[in-house]
Amino acid sequence: MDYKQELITTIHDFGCNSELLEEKLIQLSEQAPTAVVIPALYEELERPALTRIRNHLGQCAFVKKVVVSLYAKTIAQYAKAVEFFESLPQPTAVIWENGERVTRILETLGDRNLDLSSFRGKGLAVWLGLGVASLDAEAIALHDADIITYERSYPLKLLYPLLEKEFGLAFNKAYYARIGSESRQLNGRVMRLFVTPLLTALTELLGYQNYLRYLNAFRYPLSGEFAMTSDLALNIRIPSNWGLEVGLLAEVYRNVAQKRIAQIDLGVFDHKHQTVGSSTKEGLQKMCRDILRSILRTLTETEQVVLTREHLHSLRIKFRRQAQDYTRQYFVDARVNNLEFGRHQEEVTTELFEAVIAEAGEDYFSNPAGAQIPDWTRALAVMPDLREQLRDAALTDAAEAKALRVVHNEAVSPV
Ligand SMILES: O=C(O)[C@H](O)COP(=O)(O)O
Repeated sequence: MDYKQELITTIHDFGCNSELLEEKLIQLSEQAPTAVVIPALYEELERPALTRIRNHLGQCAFVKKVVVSLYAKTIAQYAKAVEFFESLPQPTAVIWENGERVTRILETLGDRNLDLSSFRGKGLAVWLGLGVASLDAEAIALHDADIITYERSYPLKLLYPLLEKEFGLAFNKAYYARIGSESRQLNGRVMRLFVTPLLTALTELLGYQNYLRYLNAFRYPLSGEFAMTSDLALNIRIPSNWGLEVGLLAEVYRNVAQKRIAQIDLGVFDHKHQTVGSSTKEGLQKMCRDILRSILRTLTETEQVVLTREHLHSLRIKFRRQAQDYTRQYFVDARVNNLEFGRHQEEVTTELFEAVIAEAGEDYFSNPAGAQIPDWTRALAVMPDLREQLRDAALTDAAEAKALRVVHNEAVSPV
């Protein structure tokens, strides 16, 4: 625990009184409504994490609306999701992001020359969710559906600083230590073994760059839990690849004064873990590749840094040395805290991540533009009632799903 502040505002947890904050936020949210957006795959409904999230969210009187952007293969899956979230006391919209109605609406947008058909995955889910949530909410928190340690203090801590007007904040991001809840293992592999040494190596290589200093100020730039004002949500472009979190920080960097950006301590955190992957096309290796590509692109866009192949070569060498140093430090930290730590496995992962640098560099040279979904204000210029159309599609889809359920229940249990 420390008091460190750097560039953006860090909100530490010095034993903050959640009950008091909750009372305040309940009051504030009467005037300035809040929403929580959760991008989710149908499969996540079958894991305990989402049940825990739903149960805690149900107790959050300060959350006025819940928006779930769901990827479901069939209407039956979608119907199960609607039923799953029915117990929430808040008005809840379950957007079937790949369902027929939403697809048709997005096609109409395409007919008007705003083609979103190449975007899918979490990026599109986040974009849809933010749009629909911004209809009712002034502040929106977003988080993944796989958080094992979820508490109602998460949305509370993310949203409260945005609603306290005298703070003047527009964006608030979570930070934490990722530690295995069962295995007591030091997690956050991409954060610790890729992003941290990478940022140090890039700073050594390129000298002072404000964007690197900004990224370094975040204690967990990869966290998928953050909150922003609706105004900001409508004005940023959402990245559509696995570099979403870092790409979003780049958008915040471009759009928001640093004094309006904060991060908040959520303590110890655990989520579902992905594999490292067998190539740079999958798993954590793919994540690293998209992250580096996003960072390189932003350095060129905002700091006018022109990168060459020689830079990438030196970056790899510097990265290796930094990663070795950090691994040794993590080992000591883990040992003293009695955490599991596979030193050899860490070195192997670091080597795989290092090899990603060359490929991400080639991605950057061949296509420096990257893939970002146009911001909402642009979409609204093309179709002013797009958000209402999407909300209505979610309502109609949900009503249809419920009707199906009734028919199905009557068929299996005739009176
Ligand atoms: O934040 C990270 O580093 C990646 O999401 C991987 O996390 P994990 O090692 O906790 O699975």
